[in-house]
Amino acid sequence: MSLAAVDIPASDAGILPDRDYAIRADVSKIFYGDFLAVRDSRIGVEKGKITGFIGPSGCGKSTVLRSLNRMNDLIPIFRLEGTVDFMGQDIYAKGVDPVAVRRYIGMVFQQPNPFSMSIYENVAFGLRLNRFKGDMDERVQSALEKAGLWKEVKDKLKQSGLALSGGQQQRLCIARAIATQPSVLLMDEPCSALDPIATRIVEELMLELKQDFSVAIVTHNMQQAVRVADTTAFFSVDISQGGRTGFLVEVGPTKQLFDEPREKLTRDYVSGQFS
Ligand SMILES: Nc1ncnc2c1ncn2[C@@H]1O[C@H](COP(=O)(O)OP(=O)(O)OP(=O)(O)O)[C@@H](O)[C@H]1O
Repeated sequence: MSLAAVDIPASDAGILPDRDYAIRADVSKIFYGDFLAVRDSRIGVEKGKITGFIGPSGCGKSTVLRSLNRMNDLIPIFRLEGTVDFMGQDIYAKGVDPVAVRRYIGMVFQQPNPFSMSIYENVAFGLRLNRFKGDMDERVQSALEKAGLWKEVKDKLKQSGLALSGGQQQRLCIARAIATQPSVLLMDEPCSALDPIATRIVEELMLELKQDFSVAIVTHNMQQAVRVADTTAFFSVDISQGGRTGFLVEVGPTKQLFDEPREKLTRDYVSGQFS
């Protein structure tokens, strides 16, 4: 698989524990204009696992997540120093097409954002964009099944996606994201706009999705990280230089990060003593 017309040499991230990663990011600095938003964050998305990003507001969780599929390129003042290695290729290398990157690394956002079109067309959207030539009906059904929505919508595929409930809309967005069969699914607080029942359904879905995809999720909710994440990364904010710069404090198996964190900053945060 190539992300560009010419093959790009593999970057040598070589920085994370010896695990099987779909993505290995070595983020030295991320700027919005002159503002240093994130520094020194080496983070991996393990294959077939869920990696959770937690930390206080403004620590850069979403910024780092969105850097993993070049979604931040849409912000003109965004600038990244570092590498994001995806299956042996640095997605920020010259010649890489960000649209191709997003075909392999899909994204689900905080607010369910179905397009103003039918349920069917929402799911088919990315496939049409990628000039999919196969059996569209079969692919749409399969994506809706994987998103746990097929039984609820199979008799109303021509109805607007906007007519669904919030939780159903989010599962529709998940179906849309997985229809193109990406390798990685990035989820930016996917449950924060949902009620507790819809949240639980989406959490159960995530646990099923990791059989087919490598997942990274930003969450404000520490209990959610405990419930779904195999590995958790804790970010904090450095105010020592007068700014507010996010950085990765530690990453580890979720149980260890919550029960026996290595760093005091993590311990204070997970025990609720962070201010
Ligand atoms: N488009 C942008 N332009 C300028 N600054 C931005 C932009 N997006 C984020 N920032 C800044 O970057 C920093 C990190 O923001 P980010 O949203 O990544 O943090 P977060 O940890 O996800 O926060 P939250 O939990 O509140 O969503 C913040 O100081 C934020 O104000």
